[in-house]
Amino acid sequence: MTESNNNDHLVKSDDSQHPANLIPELCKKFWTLGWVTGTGGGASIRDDDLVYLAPSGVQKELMKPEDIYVLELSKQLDPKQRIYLRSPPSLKPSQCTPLFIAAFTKRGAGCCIHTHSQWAVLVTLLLESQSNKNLFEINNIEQIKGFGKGYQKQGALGYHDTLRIPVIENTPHEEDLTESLEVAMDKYPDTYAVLVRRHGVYVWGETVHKAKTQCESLDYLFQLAVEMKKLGLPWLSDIA
Ligand SMILES: CSC[C@@H](O)[C@@H](O)C(=O)COP(=O)(O)O
Ligand SMILES: [Zn+2]
Repeated sequence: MTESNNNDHLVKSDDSQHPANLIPELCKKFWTLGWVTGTGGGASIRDDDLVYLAPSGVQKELMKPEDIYVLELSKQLDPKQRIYLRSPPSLKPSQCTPLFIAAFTKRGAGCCIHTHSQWAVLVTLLLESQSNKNLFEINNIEQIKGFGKGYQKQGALGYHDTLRIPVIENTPHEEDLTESLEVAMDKYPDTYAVLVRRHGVYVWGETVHKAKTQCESLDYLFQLAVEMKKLGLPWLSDIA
């Protein structure tokens, strides 16, 4: 494909905040946290109607802006015929694409992050043996204040509020998670994240800043929850 018909200008910018520069930069940081190692996980950014995505199966921490895919959100009505405005040669788009698109279309998110964090996976394993195995709940921890109240709501959760993150079952192919992710979004309209059992977590936010800080807060809470479980401490308490 030539430069003119592949829209390479969409991923070339001197602005460090341009999505094509930010995705590789963020993934480099996420790799150091163990969130996107071994090619798993990733991130996508929406700028108005344009969605920026990573390729599939690449070392996410080594990506360059020229590796980024771009698509127009409003023109992706048939998922089987996804049209990319810009495609890097010899690569395939991330298998997480339909899940990222769900966060953008159903929640108006500006950024969605997918991690394979071991803390997220461990929380889903700990829940597996519990009666309510499809919901992670925690309260009375300061870091809960790092979350917004929910979709189209102003303000943040309070210290005494209960943070609820739904859990969906994993599937052999990433794209087959889309339907259950959308069902979980409908059932928990205010959630900013969905855990995937034995796999990881999808976290979104209105902006890159919010998606990143919510993902960090969540990972902190997942790690804390695992350590609390080891010490026999409950995730929910009735301190008022
Ligand atoms: C270690 S392979 C992981 C993939 O199957 C998938 O779960 C994932 O998160 C990344 O998919 P990708 O298509 O590389 O963006
Ligand atoms: Zn994954």
